[in-house]
Amino acid sequence: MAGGGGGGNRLDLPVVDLASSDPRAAAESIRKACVESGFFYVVNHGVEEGLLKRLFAESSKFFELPMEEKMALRRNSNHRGYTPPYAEKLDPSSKFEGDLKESFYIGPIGDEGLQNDANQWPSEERLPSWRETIKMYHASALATGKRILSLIALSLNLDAEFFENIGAFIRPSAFLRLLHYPGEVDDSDYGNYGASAHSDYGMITLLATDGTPGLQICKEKDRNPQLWEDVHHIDGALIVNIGDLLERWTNCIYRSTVHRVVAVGKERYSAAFFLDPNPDLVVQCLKSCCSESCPPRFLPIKSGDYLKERLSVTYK
Ligand SMILES: O=C(O)CCC(=O)C(=O)O
Ligand SMILES: [Fe+2]
Repeated sequence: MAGGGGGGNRLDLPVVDLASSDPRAAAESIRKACVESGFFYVVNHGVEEGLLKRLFAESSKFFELPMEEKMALRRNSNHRGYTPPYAEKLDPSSKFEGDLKESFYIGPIGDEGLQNDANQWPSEERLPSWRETIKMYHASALATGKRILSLIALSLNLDAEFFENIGAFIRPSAFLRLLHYPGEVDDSDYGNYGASAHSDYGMITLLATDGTPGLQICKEKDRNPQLWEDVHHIDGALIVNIGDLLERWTNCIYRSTVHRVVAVGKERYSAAFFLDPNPDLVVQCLKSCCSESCPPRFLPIKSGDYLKERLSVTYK
C-alpha cells in the first residue's frame, strides 16, 4: 500500500441493464442510485468488449512513450492532449504538488477532413491504430451515454427525449480522458492520491477501468470524519456517475458525489468519458425539482461557463 487513505468500506451499487425490456424499472433503479450515491453500474451497454480491450491497449502504448514525445502533445488551450503527473490537482486543497496520474484528453471529434478537430493525435507512424480506436470508443461511449441520459430523463418523470429536445446534444461537449496511475511511488508522495477528491463537472461520466482497485466515493463530504467507500470492479460493467450539472438541474436531488483514486501500489489504467451538454445550453432547476418551500439552490448558468470555471481551478 503506497499510502493515500487506505481501503474504504465496500459498497453495493445497483447494476442497471441497458437492454432491459422494462425501461421504467431501469429508470426507477437509476433514480434510487442517483438519490442515494450518484453512482451505479451499467451492463449490456453496447460498448463491445473487444473495443474496450483495444482502447486499453492503445492507452498503454501511448503512456509508455518517452516523456518528451508525450510532452510534445501537451494539453492545448482547447483542453486536448497530454497532462503529466503532478500537473493537475483535482482537489485544490491537497497539500501535494499535484495528483500522481498522467492523462490524455480527447474532445469532440471533428469532421473526417479534421478541419474542425482541435484534438492532438500521436503520429500514425508511431501509433498506427490509435486514432481509429479512440474515435470508435468515443462514438460508442457517446451513444451509450445518450441512452443512459434518456433513462435518467425518464427517472425524473420527463420525456425520454428531454435532453435531446432542449439541445444538450447539438454539439455535446464529450471528452474522453485516458488515465494512467503509477504503481510504486516515492516516499515523498506518501499519502498523495492517484486522483484527489473531486466531483465531476458535467452531466454524466462513464468510467471503464482495468479492474485495479483504487476508486472510492464519499457520500457525505461534510461528515466528520469522512467515510470513503470502495467502488469495486464488475467485469463487463461500466461505472456511471452523476456530475455537477445534473445536480444543479435536479436541485441536489441527484447527487454529484465526491470521489478519488487512492494509490494501491499497483499500476492502474482507466478511461473516463465525460458527457456534457452543448456549451451554450443554460442549466437551470427543473420545475419538478423545486417549489415554494424548496426554491432553486443555484442560479441558471451556461454549461460552458460552469465547466470553464471548474477547470480553471484544477490546473496550475
Ligand atoms: O480513474 C478513475 O477511476 C476515476 C477518474 C476520475 O474520477 C476522473 O477522471 O474524473
Ligand atoms: Fe471523476
